[in-house]
Amino acid sequence: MSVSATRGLRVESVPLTVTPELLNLLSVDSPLLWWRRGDGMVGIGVVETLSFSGKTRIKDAGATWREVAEAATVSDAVTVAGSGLMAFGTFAFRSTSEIPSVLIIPRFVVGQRAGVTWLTRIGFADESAEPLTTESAEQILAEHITASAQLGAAPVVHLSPASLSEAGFTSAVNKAIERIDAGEVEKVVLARELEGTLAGTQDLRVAITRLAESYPDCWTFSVDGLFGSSPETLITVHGRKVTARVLAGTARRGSDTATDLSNAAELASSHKDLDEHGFATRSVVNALTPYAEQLTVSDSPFTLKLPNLWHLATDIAGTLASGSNSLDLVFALHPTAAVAGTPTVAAVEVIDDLEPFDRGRYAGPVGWIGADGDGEWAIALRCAQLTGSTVTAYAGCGIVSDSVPANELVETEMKFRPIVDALS
Ligand SMILES: C=C(O[C@H]1C=CC=C(C(=O)O)[C@@H]1O)C(=O)O
Repeated sequence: MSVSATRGLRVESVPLTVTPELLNLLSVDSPLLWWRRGDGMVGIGVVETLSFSGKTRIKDAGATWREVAEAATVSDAVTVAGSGLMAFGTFAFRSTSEIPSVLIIPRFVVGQRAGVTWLTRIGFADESAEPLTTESAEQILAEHITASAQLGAAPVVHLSPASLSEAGFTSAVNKAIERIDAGEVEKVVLARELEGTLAGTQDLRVAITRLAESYPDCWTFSVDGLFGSSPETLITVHGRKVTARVLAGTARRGSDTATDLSNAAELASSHKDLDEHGFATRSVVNALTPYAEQLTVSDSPFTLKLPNLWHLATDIAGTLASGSNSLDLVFALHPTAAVAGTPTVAAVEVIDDLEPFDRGRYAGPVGWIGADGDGEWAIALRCAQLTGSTVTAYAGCGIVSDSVPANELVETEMKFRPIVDALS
């Protein structure tokens, strides 16, 4: 059993009268962040890191989290999504990954949502502490700001192909198309990785802030060295309200308005992209059906504009069946056809055969869970993992029968853009 469940946590959240810029509060060592459109949460310090691996990693995390939440005493004077007990989480894409999946329970959280700012303090129930007040919370915040290291140099990381060259990737795409044409799978998502080195003087916080500022409509995250800005919501659960946003199908942005709109229109009517998208949407709807009632799915995919590209998108909403929490849904959904393919098991086998590297947490779920099981989870895309001083960035593409290998390579370049720019 985790220390947090055995000893029991004492959790207090109070509103703040000040509204600090969350991105200025990132810790220099292993920053913890979940952020979109100015709202989000920054974690400061760590109470416990819960680690999971193997096939049951998401289920185990869900079970452990229930124990931690049941053993916690929570005093929440804020009651918005994310206040009270919470943990940041990131899960490996594959059960065989060398990289652990983790839930990180922070010592403090500073959060902002819909105009409310709060601070949460998490400690063990057997430690003595004065009750948290707005005044003492603002003192804690002021001390953190004073103690925070000055921003270091902006990172300049040269990222280049590691285990898979560009030619190796297009050849893998060709092989994937052969396996699709042989009837083994209908769609498979193939990725490649780029690697570089972060110098000791370079500050990851600068890169994370750039991502948040450049991609305000995406989920910008930083959890255990995994950082990025993902446009794809795997699942959000707020009370009984469940939402997901499926993305699959990509086009480049145009250099002028007319080309830009024509690229979007072409994407919206491309059979190849609509096929690719259909697999992804159906996989999410099928996985959610046992867990959610009254599922609504937008009639046809819409084009979602991001600073670096266009995507085909479908929004899904529903009502959570009782007894489930956000990690149950994450377990049911992962991996969707947007990051694995269709049918899932066969597609993952093709990925194992054709990708000569461990995806780690790329394409896995990243987000947070609260004491009541509510949470927000994205698919970790447009991201990189910092391990020691090594930065590994990832990007992939859905391959269907009429995919063109050279175009898929270009698509990965577009998808690397957020990370490449943040590290340049
Ligand atoms: C696998 C990735 O993107 C997925 C999400 C949106 C569009 C996709 C596509 O068009 O291929 C991918 O399914 C990635 O960014 O690495």
